[in-house]
Amino acid sequence: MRIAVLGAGSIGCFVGGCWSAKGIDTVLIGRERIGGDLAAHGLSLSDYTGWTAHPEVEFTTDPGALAGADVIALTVKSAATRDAALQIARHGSPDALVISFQNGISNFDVLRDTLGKEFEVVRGMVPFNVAYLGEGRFHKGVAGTLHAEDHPRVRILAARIGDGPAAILPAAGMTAIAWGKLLINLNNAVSALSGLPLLEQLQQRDYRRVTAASQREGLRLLKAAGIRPAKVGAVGPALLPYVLAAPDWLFKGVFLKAWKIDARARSSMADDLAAGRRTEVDYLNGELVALAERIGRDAPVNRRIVELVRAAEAGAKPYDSAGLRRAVTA
Ligand SMILES: NC(=O)C1=CN([C@@H]2O[C@H](COP(=O)(O)OP(=O)(O)OC[C@H]3O[C@@H](n4cnc5c(N)ncnc54)[C@H](OP(=O)(O)O)[C@@H]3O)[C@@H](O)[C@H]2O)C=CC1
Ligand SMILES: CC(C)(CO)C(=O)C(=O)O
Repeated sequence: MRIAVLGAGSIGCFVGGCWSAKGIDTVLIGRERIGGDLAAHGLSLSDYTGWTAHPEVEFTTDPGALAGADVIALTVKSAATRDAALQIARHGSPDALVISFQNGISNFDVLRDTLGKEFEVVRGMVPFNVAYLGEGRFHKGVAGTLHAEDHPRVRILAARIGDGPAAILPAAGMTAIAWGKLLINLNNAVSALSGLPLLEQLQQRDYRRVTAASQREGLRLLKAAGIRPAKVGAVGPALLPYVLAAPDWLFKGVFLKAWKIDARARSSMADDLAAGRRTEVDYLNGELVALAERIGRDAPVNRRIVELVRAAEAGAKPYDSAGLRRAVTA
């Protein structure tokens, strides 16, 4: 089985590197910048348990390498989905199974609609954070197992990968899982607006209260729209806002310990802001704003958060926790 990872950034290099380390024929397709780092330093992988690996990887900037892949793992940011799908349509084999490991909901529709009926496309889900530490070093800073729609080829791939930091769990009901993951990803904007690593941000209750408010609004909208998000991780969707808004002694003493988030983990949106890139906020909080519009409701908390992230993309400074709470809930 040959795997092509399209979008060799934080997630793509980590999972593709882990699969190469397992002896699976994997090619990473990405940009010159990462290719240069890998050529100069090689690929170094690590995780929160102290696990490390230095696999040899095949890297290219040529989308022509999609040809001949049996599985194409899509790991570009949401806004890059359409262009990536056009490359898959042009170079990929229609026999290939395309798995989107992206966050978000409607980006998957863009992928499926652009590829049309000729390609089989399924959802995947990444529950953990990968930080790029520079010089070819990628670090998984949060516990969790990749999920992908239960499909015969996903099962074969999952069996070939076996265990390890990029193991895949074949799962039914991936759309519900994607909505459950979106509720968790509502913290991405808060983490990005805080300018702090994930652990430091989550240690401050006012930041968590903002996330909880956006989750509460999200849960109300999903219920009104008849969408049932699945449980992703240890806490079910309905309990998420209660857990996030819990007092520090409870949150830090129980939940933060169980989640195994290390000091190097950052949300992918914080990475985008730090690098001066456009974020995925339209595909996360913005997804709820769009849903509210479709069902004739409003989403004031998430709409405000989208505005603040837009301002941050344009250069606005990070917020302290009380300041962000005021800015969102005022
Ligand atoms: N990072 C994380 O910890 C997590 C990320 N995710 C999700 O995974 C997805 C990927 O995120 P992440 O890995 O952080 O993103 P990155 O930006 O780190 O990686 C994507 C890479 O793909 C490159 N790229 C974009 N389009 C193409 C293309 N057509 N051909 C080749 N390369 C391309 C990008 O280059 P350029 O920027 O120059 O376009 C970038 O280097 C997102 O949807 C994210 O939400 C989910 C869970 C955790
Ligand atoms: C794992 C998590 C939730 C970390 O914030 C994430 O999905 C991301 O960074 O995009």
